[in-house]
Amino acid sequence: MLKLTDAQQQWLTQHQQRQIKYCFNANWAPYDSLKDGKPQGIFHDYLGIFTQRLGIEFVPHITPDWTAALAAVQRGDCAFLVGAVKTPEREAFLNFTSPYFSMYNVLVAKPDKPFIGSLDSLNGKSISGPRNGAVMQWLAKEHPGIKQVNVVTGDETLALVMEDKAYAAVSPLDSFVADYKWQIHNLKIIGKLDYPYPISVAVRKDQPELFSLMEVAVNSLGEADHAAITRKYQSFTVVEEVDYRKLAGIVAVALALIGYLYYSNRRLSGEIARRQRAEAELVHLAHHDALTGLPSLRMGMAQLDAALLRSQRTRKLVGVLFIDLDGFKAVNDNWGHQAGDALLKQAALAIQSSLRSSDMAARIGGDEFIVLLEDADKVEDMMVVGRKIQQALACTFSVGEASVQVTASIGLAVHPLHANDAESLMKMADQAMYEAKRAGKNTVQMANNIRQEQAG
Ligand SMILES: Nc1nc2c(ncn2[C@@H]2O[C@H](COP(=O)(O)OP(=O)(O)OP(=O)(O)O)[C@@H](O)[C@H]2O)c(=O)[nH]1
Repeated sequence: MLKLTDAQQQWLTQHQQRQIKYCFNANWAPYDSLKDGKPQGIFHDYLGIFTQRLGIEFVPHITPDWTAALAAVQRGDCAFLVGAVKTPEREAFLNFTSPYFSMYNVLVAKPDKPFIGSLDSLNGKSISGPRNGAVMQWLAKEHPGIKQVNVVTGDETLALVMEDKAYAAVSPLDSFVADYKWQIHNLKIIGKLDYPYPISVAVRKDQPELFSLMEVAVNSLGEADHAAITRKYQSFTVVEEVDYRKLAGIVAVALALIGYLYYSNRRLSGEIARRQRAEAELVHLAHHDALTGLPSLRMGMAQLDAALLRSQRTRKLVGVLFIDLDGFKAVNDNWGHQAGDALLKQAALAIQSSLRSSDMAARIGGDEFIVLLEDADKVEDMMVVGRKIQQALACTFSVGEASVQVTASIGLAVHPLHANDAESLMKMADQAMYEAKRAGKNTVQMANNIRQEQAG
């Protein structure tokens, strides 16, 4: 129950039967959008919570874009906006509740564009983004050297980048992840905007009672409310390594819990915590190798991208060790696939035990692993890690009844010596690993000192 003052309670009682309008931007997925003519999205889900807690019926006044939504609330076509950022201009006619949601904006461009360390490197270039968007106003103020092409919808922003009429586009991270179209066109994230984008409910100044109730409703939001909405819109892809039987088991358990919740709200909070754990396990499975528990190739590549982005700022080396076991096939052939699996698990542990906490190992398939090194000052230090892993793997492993021995061939490629982007760096490390195999296996080989881009 919400704690309300007598005045708020009285206002609520008077307005409970009336319909209060909010202005809704139909083209801002995943925050606001229409499905079969009905509002949906992250902000709409928050409004659902406010509706339930306040007991007021809110009706959408649908507008085609953000500029129109802003103009409509200013005109008085509606009483409030569910999600808006506080700016001095808007404060002339709107009151803003405490922020309840943070949006992160990224810059998105064609794949041939380099990652940027500082926004200053975009001076003189054109960036497309939402007209009347608070983020564009911030950009104009903080980075006046960047040219702006302001458009109305996310689709138009995308089209400008695709047609080379803008160098990059500003996009909320959630939209980039949710919007399939970005991926069709193979755009990539080249940087982020360090602009805190705190979202509040914005209520017209002539509705002070409604504003004070919205503030109470916003303050009533708890961890579980945010987590339920974030989870609903969190996008992840199930990778090949997922153990489907386990996955089906988890889904069945989650469904059973949902049924239980339906019939027993007395133990509501305990059940929500259990569901969260099941969901977290699903997300974990999607990003990790089911056999060894190590991060998957997909996760490894994402971490490598992030490390390369960081290194633009820190100027530190980023190394990739590409590890392939020698003679692994013979273990499968002589002792069976299960013995092979047991060996892979122990090999993963041996690799991990050779690393510092800042390094990351991933299994990328079969008997191949990569290790990401970010904390070394010299290439020689990375070679030392490679040799340490080589030694850790060159021991006798017990797999079931058998004792087996393998060795490892390891390739090392280092940014910025050998390549600048994640894919080329992986390719160089892979090639170096093959060199190690050719040289007789059980050795660590550094990539040739020729950059991948130049080598073609
Ligand atoms: N047990 C098990 N085997 C796998 C798995 N994934 C791939 N393999 C097998 O691993 C073997 C890898 O082949 P290779 O790397 O060519 O074998 P290798 O004997 O290590 O050869 P070199 O690398 O040239 O030394 C293949 O026989 C695959 O069938 C797995 O998850 N479990």
